[in-house]
Amino acid sequence: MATFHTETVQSGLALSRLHILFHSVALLFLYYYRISHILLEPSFVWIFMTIAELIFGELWLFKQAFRWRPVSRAVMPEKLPSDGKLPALDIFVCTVDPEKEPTVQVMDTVISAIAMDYPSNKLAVYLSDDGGCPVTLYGIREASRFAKEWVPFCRKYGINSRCPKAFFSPMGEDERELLLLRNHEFLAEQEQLKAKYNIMQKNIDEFGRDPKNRSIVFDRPARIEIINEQSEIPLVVYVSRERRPNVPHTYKGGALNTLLRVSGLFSNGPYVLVVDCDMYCNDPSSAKQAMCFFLDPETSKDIAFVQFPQMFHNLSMKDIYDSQHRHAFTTMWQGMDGLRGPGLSGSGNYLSRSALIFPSPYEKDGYEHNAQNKFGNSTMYIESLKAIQGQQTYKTSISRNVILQEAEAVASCSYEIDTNWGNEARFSYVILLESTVTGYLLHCRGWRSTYLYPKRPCFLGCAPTDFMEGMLQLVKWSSELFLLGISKYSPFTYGISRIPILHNFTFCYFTSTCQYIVALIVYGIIPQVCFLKGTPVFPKVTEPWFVVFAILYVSSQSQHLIEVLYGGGSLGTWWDEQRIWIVKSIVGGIFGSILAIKKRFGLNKAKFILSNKVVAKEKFEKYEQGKFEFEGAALFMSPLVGLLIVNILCFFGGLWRLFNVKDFEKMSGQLFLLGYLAALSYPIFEGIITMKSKVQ
Ligand SMILES: O=c1ccn([C@@H]2O[C@H](COP(=O)(O)OP(=O)(O)O[C@H]3O[C@H](CO)[C@@H](O)[C@H](O)[C@H]3O)[C@@H](O)[C@H]2O)c(=O)[nH]1
Ligand SMILES: [Mn+2]
Repeated sequence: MATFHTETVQSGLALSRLHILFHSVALLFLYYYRISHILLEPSFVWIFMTIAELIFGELWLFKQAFRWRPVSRAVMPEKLPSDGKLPALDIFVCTVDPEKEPTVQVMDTVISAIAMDYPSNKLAVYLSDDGGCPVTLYGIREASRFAKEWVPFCRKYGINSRCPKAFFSPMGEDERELLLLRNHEFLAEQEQLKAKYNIMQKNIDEFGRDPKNRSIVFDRPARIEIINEQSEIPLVVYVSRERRPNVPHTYKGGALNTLLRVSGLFSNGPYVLVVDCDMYCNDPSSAKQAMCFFLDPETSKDIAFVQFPQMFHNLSMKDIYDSQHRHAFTTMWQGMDGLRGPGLSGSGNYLSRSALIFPSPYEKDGYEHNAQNKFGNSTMYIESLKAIQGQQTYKTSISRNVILQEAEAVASCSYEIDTNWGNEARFSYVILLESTVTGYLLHCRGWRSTYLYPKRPCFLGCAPTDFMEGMLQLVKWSSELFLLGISKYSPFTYGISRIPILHNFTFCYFTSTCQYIVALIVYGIIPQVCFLKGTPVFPKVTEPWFVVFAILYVSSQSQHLIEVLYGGGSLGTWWDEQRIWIVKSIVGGIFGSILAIKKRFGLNKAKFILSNKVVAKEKFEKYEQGKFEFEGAALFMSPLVGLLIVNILCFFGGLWRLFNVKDFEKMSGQLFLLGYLAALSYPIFEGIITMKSKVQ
């Protein structure tokens, strides 16, 4: 039994496994029907339909791994050892571009990290500035100054919303009012802090007004600065690694690896929290919650990371684009958690430094041999690894200036050349989704992970609420996952011998989602054209075989419906998710695989598309109303529009034919499919029409 946490296997397990069996049998019937038909009278239409259904079946099968043993977890931080006995923790925040990531917003994240409920002398906050922008350095100085007053204030009143922006916004109103009732001095203090916060924001904005201060410097030396080292608040360090036009930049993975080394020299906390610059800490107790796994005698040995869900503060009730990724952060991650643990999502994850450093949970001395080849030539950094391994306590008697100098050396862009950094080790650069691949490779090396989904979201970020931004992010993800699938680390070849089969299925699923596009194009064209021509592609409604198709449709739809309702969603969510799933599978599938193939053949340079965290007001309003807004996304929409037109034309043309010929029996399967798609895509149609009228 674990001491600090509990695991609950979700109810209805037997039922859902029975359903898996039932659905599989139905699938086998369908394949039997198709293949025996093809053998009797071969036709292209049937061959294509069969291929599509095989793909749907394959991906469905992989997906069942997520349903095999979903668990949810609870923690008991009150049982943890006293503050004095807690291990040190380093927090990494990454940012690049003040244009897309407003500095004030980044500083909210930094302040919320500094204000984490954790002993100050055990906490260090590192901000990586990949843009090398003066405004970011200026911003963190201001933020650290403000934090010196903000942190004591939060501690005094036991405030939960420690991101100042959130606290002073309507979101923090309940908490403010409660505190007001309890304390007389609170009001005055709060007003004072609010004024100081406003001044901080104003200063940063003013400083950033000069374009010179907020533009990215592409050619620059490393710059590391200790922003705060007084003990009332945690250590705060600004890190801008060296960047040269002719040396690969390695993006966020590179930034994290640099932080790993730099922080190793300064604070060397055995645990590390990574947050994106827009993902502020919404619950100061998340660190202690995570420690419940790392410090538990039973689970401490092989847990590499504790993942919290990525949740967002800027979603509307309807969330038509499913920007929250509901399915991923509820069903999928909890399903993986019951196997060997969720994937790494890149933000809101606590990692164990030793998992990143050592080859496996059972082989913790990998650094001793060939240390320089593996870790680069900084002996000071290699020394720091001994502390992680528990061989000796790390000496901090070296003078600050010497450490600073060494830190700049390990933050140089040539440091990793001819070393292990970024391959399978530390944060990996195998694909641009450093988080996904790093988590996957950790699992390949035998580490576990764990997922915690508490009631109060621990981290809140900014999701793309603009269709175009969402699609850019989607294409980035699909193309990179596709590349992982065909790389030497593919779950089909590499993972299969290293990860237990069911868990590996989940990774197979992630890297195969581009395949949906083939199935969707077939299902979006063939039944339609055949409907127009009067050729049936499904069995007659009176034939027993029709039941097989009907069962499969109802079975998968009700599986989805139950999942949505179970997670507190509504019928509307269920309906809307089907639409956006098709849209995303088509856009992600086509543009993701094209981009992946181009990258694979070197036609397209690998480039990290940074998500924009500022949304135009007008677009946001439309999103809030639950209306599709395709502005700027004409290219991404084109295949979808094509399929939509085919569907509509064939639907009405076919109906005309149907009423004349009256062969309902033969055509009812297709009639249903086309009608369903037409109803589902109606809001998209609306979006396209309003987009057109604006252009004119
Ligand atoms: O060269 C770069 C590019 C990005 N970033 C930072 O990386 C984070 C994530 O970038 P973003 O554009 O917001 O990516 P998203 O697609 O929104 O993020 C998801 O996908 C990424 C790729 O896997 C993960 O890194 C993120 O944690 C995850 O939230 C941000 O803080 C950026 O500032 C850098 O530090 N250096
Ligand atoms: Mn993001």
